[in-house]
Amino acid sequence: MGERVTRPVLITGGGRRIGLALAHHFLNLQQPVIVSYRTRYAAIDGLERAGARCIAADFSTDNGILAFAETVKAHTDGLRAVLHNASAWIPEKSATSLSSVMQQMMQIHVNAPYLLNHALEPLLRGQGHAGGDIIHFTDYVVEKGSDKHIAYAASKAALDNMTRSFARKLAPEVKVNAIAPALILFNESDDAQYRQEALNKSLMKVAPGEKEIIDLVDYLLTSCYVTGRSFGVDGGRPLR
Ligand SMILES: NC(=O)C1=CN([C@@H]2O[C@H](COP(=O)(O)OP(=O)(O)OC[C@H]3O[C@@H](n4cnc5c(N)ncnc54)[C@H](OP(=O)(O)O)[C@@H]3O)[C@@H](O)[C@H]2O)C=CC1
Ligand SMILES: Nc1nc2c(c(=O)[nH]1)N=C([C@H](O)[C@@H](O)CO)CN2
Repeated sequence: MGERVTRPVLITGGGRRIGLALAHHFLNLQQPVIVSYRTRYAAIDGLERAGARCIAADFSTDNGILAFAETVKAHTDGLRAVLHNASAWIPEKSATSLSSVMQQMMQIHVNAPYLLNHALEPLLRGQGHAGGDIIHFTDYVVEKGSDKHIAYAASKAALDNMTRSFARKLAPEVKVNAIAPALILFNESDDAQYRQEALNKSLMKVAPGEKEIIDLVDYLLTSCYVTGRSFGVDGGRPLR
């Protein structure tokens, strides 16, 4: 009997923070991992030493997205899951051009998942009932909007909607769900005042770190039934 090959988990934006933590989590479980990275941080060297397949990819153009998909197909005949983590959090105030902000936000949060889900669908199928998974990383602001990240919130809302569309298209072989975080990790540039204000916006008043996301990803991948749903990881922020 041929040995059953364990299909890799694909994580976009695996070079830092949540994507990097997810990659190491799966590698530590002896789960094969493919990551996309845009900037080659030293962490990418570490992932390669740990056995990950790391593929340089810039999703700012459709050609970049499609070229990445073709490289993935050249390296594997199947995928256990696709985790759409790659993202940019761009506020309108930083913008020289509002059109550019909206274009960038829709490109990374809508075009990339949309084109990759279609291109990689055949690799996710063929594993039996609920054998494949797609997880979209959205955001709590899908529910409430954002006055400072309008284009970001709109693009994440589109990604949230695509969760239900792809769930309908790919069931029952492939489950498609979304994770909608609020504050998980601060950025290094966040000063003490910002951090305190951000902590006060939730009921739980902590920035929990990557494990909150990892544990939910693990649950979603073990489910044989949950699809088309979004899971808030938000410390009760909607109730404030
Ligand atoms: N951190 C948090 O508190 C929260 C996170 N989230 C969501 O969780 C996910 C992970 O968050 P976090 O780890 O903070 O994300 P980061 O913003 O720290 O990292 C996102 C990754 O996406 C990559 N990326 C951005 N633009 C492109 C592009 N055009 N092409 C290819 N790769 C790109 C980045 O590459 P590079 O390093 O080269 O820029 C980076 O590695 C995101 O989807 C985010 O929106 C939602 C709410 C809260
Ligand atoms: N791609 C990113 N998206 C988001 C980030 C981030 O660092 N990168 N951070 C946040 C904030 O933590 C926000 O949830 C709380 O202020 C949102 N999205």
